[in-house]
Amino acid sequence: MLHVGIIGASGYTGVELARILAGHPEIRLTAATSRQYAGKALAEVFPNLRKRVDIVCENLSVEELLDRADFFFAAVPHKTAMDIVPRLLDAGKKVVDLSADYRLHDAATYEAWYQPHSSPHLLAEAVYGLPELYRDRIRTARLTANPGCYPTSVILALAPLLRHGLIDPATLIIDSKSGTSGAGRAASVGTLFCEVTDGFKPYKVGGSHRHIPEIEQELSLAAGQPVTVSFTPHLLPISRGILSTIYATLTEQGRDADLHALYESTYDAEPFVRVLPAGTPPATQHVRGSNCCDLALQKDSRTGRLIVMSAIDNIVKGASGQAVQNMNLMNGFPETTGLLGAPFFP
Ligand SMILES: NC(=O)C1=CN([C@@H]2O[C@H](COP(=O)(O)OP(=O)(O)OC[C@H]3O[C@@H](n4cnc5c(N)ncnc54)[C@H](OP(=O)(O)O)[C@@H]3O)[C@@H](O)[C@H]2O)C=CC1
Ligand SMILES: CC(=O)N[C@@H](CCC(=O)OP(=O)(O)O)C(=O)O
Repeated sequence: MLHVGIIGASGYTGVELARILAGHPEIRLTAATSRQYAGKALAEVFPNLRKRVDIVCENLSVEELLDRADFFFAAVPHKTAMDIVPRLLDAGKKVVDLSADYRLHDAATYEAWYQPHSSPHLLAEAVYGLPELYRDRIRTARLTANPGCYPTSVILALAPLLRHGLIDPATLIIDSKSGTSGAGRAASVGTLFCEVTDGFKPYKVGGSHRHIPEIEQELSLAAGQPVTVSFTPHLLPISRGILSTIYATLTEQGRDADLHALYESTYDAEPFVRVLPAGTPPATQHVRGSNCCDLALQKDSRTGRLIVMSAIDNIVKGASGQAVQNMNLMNGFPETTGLLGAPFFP
């Protein structure tokens, strides 16, 4: 049994990790940290976990955590994980970090979008935790940087097209919509019921969202040339789900290609990526609660553009489910262990 700790167990990704791990036969949850709920059972904080998760939240220092588990999920805010992760690695632990702190390979880019990095030497070692792209490297990683939720939905949608030169990489327009759990559980005016319900709005318009460098890093690697994108996130009045609608101009080769067949062959063996039949758009309701990413493509022959659509559950494939997928790979467990539950519907 692998002994596992969740650092930041009282956040939305933390509780989702605990929920998924409750059905995982190869692990035992031996530590769950929270400062504000220290001393309370996690199942008292989150009643959905009653009779499924039997652990008490503790406010443990990194040093105290070392004796408690061999594998850790860091589910704390970005800019905070970098204070914790290096000390876990130094003690020989393996880590999946759900924050953005180790996702960017270039320290200057991280520092331009976040803050000075206190362990830039780990950026070269950390593996970007998108199994569909980096499975073999994740298997041997000590530190996996779990992707952001929007980047997961976008990169899975675009990588095959860029790899094969089927769209013009200078023409990418990404319109993504997220449920409010993407903003985390900490109280903020922007996610109050009255601010979100019965409405729909963009935010961080004009290239200021911090997922842009992460999306551009991975799309550039897929294209083999620098890619810049227009990315506009929107806040949906739902709790879970991301739907990305992406527009790109087809190259001549792309106009003639059978893109649906390309996607089917690219993702055929992937347990969590589902390419939908032509004419069937994806929906957040059809991936909710699951580690699935649903993809669909539609050529618009009138404009010469392609429309790619992608739906995930932001807390599962966009965070905790993907993190467990990475843990499975890093520990030699079957990759799908604990993750094969079908989406909830309705
Ligand atoms: N929500 C989502 O859809 C996604 C989130 N992520 C990333 O995952 C990470 C966690 O996100 P999420 O669960 O939504 O966030 P929440 O705000 O819901 O939870 C954050 C957790 O971290 C703990 N925490 C906060 N500050 C500190 C600190 N300084 N030291 C130690 N613990 C701290 C909190 O507990 P307490 O205050 O009690 O200690 C809480 O358990 C973030 O980096 C986020 O960017 C990634 C993809 C998607
Ligand atoms: C709706 C909402 O607020 N979403 C968050 C993204 C959450 C996420 O996945 O981002 P990180 O993992 O990089 O923190 C945002 O726009 O900042």
